Amino acid sequence: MNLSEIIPCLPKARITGPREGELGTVIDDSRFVQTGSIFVAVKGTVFDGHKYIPTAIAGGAAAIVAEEGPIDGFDGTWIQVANSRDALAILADLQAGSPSADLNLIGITGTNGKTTIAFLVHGILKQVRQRAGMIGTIQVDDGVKVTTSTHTTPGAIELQNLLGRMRDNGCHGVAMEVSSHGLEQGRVRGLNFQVGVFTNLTQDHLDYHGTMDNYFAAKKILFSDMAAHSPKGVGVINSDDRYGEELMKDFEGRLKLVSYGFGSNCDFQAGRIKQNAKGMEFQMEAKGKSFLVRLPMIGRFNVLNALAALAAVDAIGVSLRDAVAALKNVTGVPGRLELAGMINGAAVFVDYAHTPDAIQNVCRTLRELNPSRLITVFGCGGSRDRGKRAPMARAAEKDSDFCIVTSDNPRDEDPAAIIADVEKGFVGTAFRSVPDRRQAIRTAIEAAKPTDIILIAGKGHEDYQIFRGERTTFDDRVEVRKAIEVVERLNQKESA
Ligand SMILES: CC(=O)N[C@H]1[C@@H](OP(=O)(O)OP(=O)(O)OC[C@H]2O[C@@H](n3ccc(=O)[nH]c3=O)[C@H](O)[C@@H]2O)O[C@H](CO)[C@@H](O)[C@@H]1O[C@H](C)C(=O)N[C@@H](C)C(=O)N[C@H](CCC(=O)O)C(=O)O
Ligand SMILES: Nc1ncnc2c1ncn2[C@@H]1O[C@H](COP(=O)(O)OP(=O)(O)OP(=O)(O)O)[C@@H](O)[C@H]1O
Ligand SMILES: N[C@H](CCC[C@H](N)C(=O)O)C(=O)O
Ligand SMILES: [Mg+2]
Repeated sequence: MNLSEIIPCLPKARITGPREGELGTVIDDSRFVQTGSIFVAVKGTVFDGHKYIPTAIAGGAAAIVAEEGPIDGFDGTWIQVANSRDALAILADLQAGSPSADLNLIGITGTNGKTTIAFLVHGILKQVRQRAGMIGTIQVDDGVKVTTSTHTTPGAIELQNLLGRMRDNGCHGVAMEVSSHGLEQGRVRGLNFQVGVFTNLTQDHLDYHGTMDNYFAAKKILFSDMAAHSPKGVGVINSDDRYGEELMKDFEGRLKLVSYGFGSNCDFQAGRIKQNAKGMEFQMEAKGKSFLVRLPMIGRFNVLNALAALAAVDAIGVSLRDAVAALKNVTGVPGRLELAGMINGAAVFVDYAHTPDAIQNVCRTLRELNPSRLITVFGCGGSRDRGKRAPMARAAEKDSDFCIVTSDNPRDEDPAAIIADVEKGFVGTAFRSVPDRRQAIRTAIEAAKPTDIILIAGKGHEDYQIFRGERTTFDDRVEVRKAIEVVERLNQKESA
């Protein structure tokens, strides 16, 4: 990029030094600076990038973008801005050639359901329009290659580069999860979203946002940015959710809005749900027509996720008939109500529920399958929202016959202290704590009797456990299969 292209994009910046000249790539991490780089100093949650400016200069940075004034002795270009995160987003977009302008970008936000909706949208688009991109918690698909994600919403540079690859690979649409951290930190600033989906808002991430009001304010950024920059954008909103209802009121007249839910006045409305262990069907009323929707997933909340996906693809011009036809062929989402195995005639499900609302929904869904008993194994993440621990216990015990509390990424906390926080939430006594997750899974599987259901909640697709900054390999689905093998062998020995 040339400085003469960059400078007009930051009209309020104070420039010192050369205003012309070819530069290298934009980077916000001093550890990756190369000769000619444009280093953007960002004040983060852990570090202040401004402290690393000397390292960036020593590494060869030719331009510095910072919220502070120039440091002595630097002969490159100093670009002083009011907000470095905004500048980073603008420069990342410029560097990638504004790819979001050429893509049908569908952003999905809310506490729960983002990954599921992203998979549904992506699954529909791939069938109807061949090439589609996806960005989210589990994986990134650039239209050609699928890779494992590190974040739900990547940082601005990685994100723009990814969108650039999607555009070059001929993706017709992109399903993208937009986290509240991503919105708050400006990772998606300046993107041209055609559609913004809002799923719901319930307690999570209060360690970061502090209050539900701040958390909601972060989610709203997706829609206020759309109202300001994407005049043709459509907000697809779950109006059964009280925060969704508030969003509808807030953005009426500022954004085209489409509501979805079970409520009778929703634009995309679902009813008459029939469910068995393999999937469900329901009747959807939308655009003056009635559709029979079949979905190879279970749970009332997945009806909402399907409605959101259908409303989102409709908003980018996909025929609803084609989308409904495609939906019945989508594959399940890894680690979301995934049937991990059977033991003694009992089904063992792995799910990613890690909030009070999610765990309540999943337990209720499994209870609707009429098991003799529902045994729920779960834990709570360490160094994250502590306030959700006791409510998760309360939510889990409502529809479970027995709960086993265990560890789920204790991070920098003492696993016993996390478990003690969880235990405070139980009203009854039908629980026990087994801190070692492998042992907890084994305990549940040993207890299984025919027609019981066992739920292992919280880690879903994750293939690791984080203890004190160290990641060790751990996958609930693998552990379930191993425990089943051991228990079956023991059963065979006993019966021999
Ligand atoms: C709390 C948080 O969200 N942190 C994220 C954030 O970091 P940050 O901006 O606060 O940066 P920082 O680490 O304080 O550093 C500040 C600046 O100094 C720079 N630096 C730092 C060190 C150095 O030697 N040199 C240097 O230049 C850094 O590159 C950065 O630009 O931005 C970084 C880049 O985008 C992220 O990698 C980082 O994710 C951390 C690792 C993380 O765990 N984030 C989680 C909580 C998260 O973002 N989760 C959401 C999903 C939540 C959900 O499920 O809904 C997600 O979108 O993934
Ligand atoms: N629409 C929904 N409403 C409430 N709970 C849901 C909904 N969809 C999924 N869930 C529950 O929440 C869990 C997480 O779902 P999903 O991964 O789709 O959400 P997410 O928003 O991407 O979460 P994260 O922010 O952690 O990535 C699921 O395993 C399920 O238990
Ligand atoms: N995206 C969620 C993941 C939580 C998953 C759970 N396994 C945990 O580690 O708490 C978060 O960052 O809070
Ligand atoms: Mg997700």
